[in-house]
Amino acid sequence: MPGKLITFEGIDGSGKSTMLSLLKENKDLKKPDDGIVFTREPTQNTLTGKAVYAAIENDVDPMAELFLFMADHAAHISETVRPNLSAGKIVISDRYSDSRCAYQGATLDKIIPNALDFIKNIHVGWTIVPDLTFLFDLTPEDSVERCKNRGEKTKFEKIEFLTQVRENFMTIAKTEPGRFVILDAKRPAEENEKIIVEKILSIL
Ligand SMILES: Nc1ncnc2c1ncn2[C@@H]1O[C@H](COP(=O)(O)OP(=O)(O)O)[C@@H](O)[C@H]1O
Ligand SMILES: Cc1cn([C@H]2C[C@H](O)[C@@H](COP(=O)(O)OP(=O)(O)O)O2)c(=O)[nH]c1=O
Repeated sequence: MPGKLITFEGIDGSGKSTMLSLLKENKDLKKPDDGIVFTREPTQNTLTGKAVYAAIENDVDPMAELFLFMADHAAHISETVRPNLSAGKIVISDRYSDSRCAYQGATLDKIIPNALDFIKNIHVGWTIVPDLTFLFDLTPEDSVERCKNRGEKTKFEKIEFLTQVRENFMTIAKTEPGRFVILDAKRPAEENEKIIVEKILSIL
């Protein structure tokens, strides 16, 4: 693929959206024909994205929920990720496959054996693996504290659940150290921004 795919991952409230807003304004990344496309999962205002949000606002069977997220991922790849990478663009996604492995790896834990590996495996052969992934690491306690001030809550914003999700993210990062940059999400956003911009420029 001629372009580059960069993903941002981490538990709720770890600062991904804040960082992406900073990056959109970052002068060093704003060269005239860089062609950066910002996107996200779950996708917004799409049939599959709406199905995902309906599922996470309700009690849906966890396996059914996984496959709704998978359907949204497939649509995201075919409609946004692949066409832009083929056109040589840099695609930056707020959440991507690792969120599925980490979150649904936790919702499906004790329901199916080796949930995290199962989810990883159902991506193989058709997904597009990111060139680079920034993982914002935050304690679940800090996450819940930060999310307190946000309007809508998801069923995922609970300390015990987020502890497992955080562990899953770390497990995935350890198996692919070349792809991951782990950031301390408690540091000032501007400090992390510097690290991120340097790293992105180094792979272009
Ligand atoms: N580096 C940081 N230090 C302290 N607070 C932060 C930092 N980054 C983001 N926040 C705050 O934490 C909250 C959640 O951030 P947000 O970017 O929405 O997280 P996410 O997109 O990962 O869910 C917001 O109130 C935001 O202002
Ligand atoms: C992409 C994805 C998100 N999620 C979860 C993470 C969030 O709690 C929720 C909604 O995602 P999002 O709207 O990105 O929430 P936030 O802005 O708090 O990061 O869906 C999964 O469980 N699996 C997935 O594959």
